[in-house]
This record gives sequence, structure tokens and C-alpha cells, in this order.
Amino acid sequence: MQQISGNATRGVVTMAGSGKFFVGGNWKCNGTKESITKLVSDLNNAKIEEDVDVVVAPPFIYIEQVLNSLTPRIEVSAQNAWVGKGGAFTGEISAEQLNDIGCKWVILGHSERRHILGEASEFIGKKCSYAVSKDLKVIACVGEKLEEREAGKTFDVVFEQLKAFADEVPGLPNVVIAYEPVWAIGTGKVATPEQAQEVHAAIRKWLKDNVSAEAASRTRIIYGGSVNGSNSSELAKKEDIDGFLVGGASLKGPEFAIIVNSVTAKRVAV
Ligand SMILES: O=C(CO)COP(=O)(O)O
Repeated sequence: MQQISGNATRGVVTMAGSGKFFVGGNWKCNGTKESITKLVSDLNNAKIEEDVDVVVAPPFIYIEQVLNSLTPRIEVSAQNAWVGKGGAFTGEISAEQLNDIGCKWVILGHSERRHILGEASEFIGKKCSYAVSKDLKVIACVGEKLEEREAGKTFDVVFEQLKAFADEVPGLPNVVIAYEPVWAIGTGKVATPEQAQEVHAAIRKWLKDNVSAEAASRTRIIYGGSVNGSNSSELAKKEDIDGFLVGGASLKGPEFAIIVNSVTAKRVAV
């Protein structure tokens, strides 16, 4: 349990880790200039709690539009980056280019890139290493497919994916881990708070045993997969759930704000 300093009314927080609550919005391959203008305006007008890190990830071509119009209270992420220095890599965007336009975050290893685009764990680990070496902060995604869960392989799959990150990025500085079970993504079938907590606790233990106790405490472990304004508070109450990575519901500003504000469910009265 962690005491939030400086504001006694906030009380005690049910968090196993020491990091700040974190909510990311992954807009995936959605939006137009017009719809993004509206979404940014809704986010700029939303009332969001102070003690949450908030990051949104527009498609590459809209990142500058968002950086130029979104409140600096909310940070901006890319959804991918090239594995090394830019050059003759048609269709790719480099970490240097993200730095150039002031984009500070990148999502790596999302299941859609693993399973639709065929990115392997080792390649994703190398991407993470390069991104961190260029001072980008990384949302590193892991998660099992339905058949893997049903075969009792959830931890094997998640630990193999984690190891690929940890092998390439000693100490995992500037990395937020997103646990996104593939069967829960875009399906409306959210993991129960107990299912998510079980894997988050296992990830934290894996970090303690394989990286360091400090990394286990510092690293935010966020949940993704059909999170919405109605289920986020129950999930947020679990002690190893340090926030969310939201897909579909992050395209609606008011609902995304509700999810961000589910940090209040972490606070219990003293
Ligand atoms: O993939 C996700 C976030 O990265 C989750 O997507 P949904 O919230 O649409 O299920």
C-alpha cells in the first residue's frame, strides 16, 4: 500500500508498485483530420485527475496535428518505430524522426503487430532497445492468445515476451508494460479483475526475480483489452493494475476521461 504525499484527503492507494497510475489511448489505424480535431477538443475540455500519466497514440500522420493542438497535460505516443537508425526502410518511421517532431513515447510489441504483421519477440526487443537508447519512453505489450490460455500456457507466453524486452533493455528503464490478452482485444470480452490481477502479479514477480526488485516496484503494469468506462473502476481496484491501455474507448473523449479518472477507485478512505 502506498501513501500519496501532499494530499491527505486522497488517502491510501491500493497499489503494489510505486509508479503513478498510467492510462494510454491507442487510436490504432482510426481517425481523420476532422474526427481527430473533435477528439483533441474533447480531451482538452475533459476534467482529468492530477495523479495520472495520460498518453495518446494517434496514427503517425496525425501525430504532429495532435502535438500542435492537444493540451501538454496529455503526452503523445507513436504506435511503432523502426528497429534502428533510419535510412532505406520504405514505409518505416525512425526513433530519430519521432524525437525530431517532439513525440516522446512509442508502443512496441502490440499484438496486432505480433500476430497480423508477424513481428517476433526478439525483433521487438531490439526495437525497444533502440527506442530507449534514443530517449523514447516505451509501452511494451505482452499477452497470450485464447488457445494459449486454454492450453495453460499464459505465463510461458507472457514471460517469453517479457524476457525478449528485458534481455535487450537492461533494467527496463522508461518502460511501461501493457498486459493485453489477445482474446480480450477489440472483442468486448474483458478479462475479469481477478484474471488480470493474476497475470499482473506474475509479471511483477517475474520482474523481481529476473530484473530487480527496484524494477518490479517502479515499472507500471497496465491492462488492455476491452477496457471501457463501465469496467475500468473494478479493474483499477486490483493492486497490481497500474492503469490501462485503451483501444476503442479511447476514441471517445468523455469515455476516455472516465477511464483516466478511475484512478479514484484506487484510493480508499483512511
Ligand atoms: O489493443 C488495445 C489497446 O492497445 C485494446 O483495444 P480495445 O480496448 O479496443 O479492446
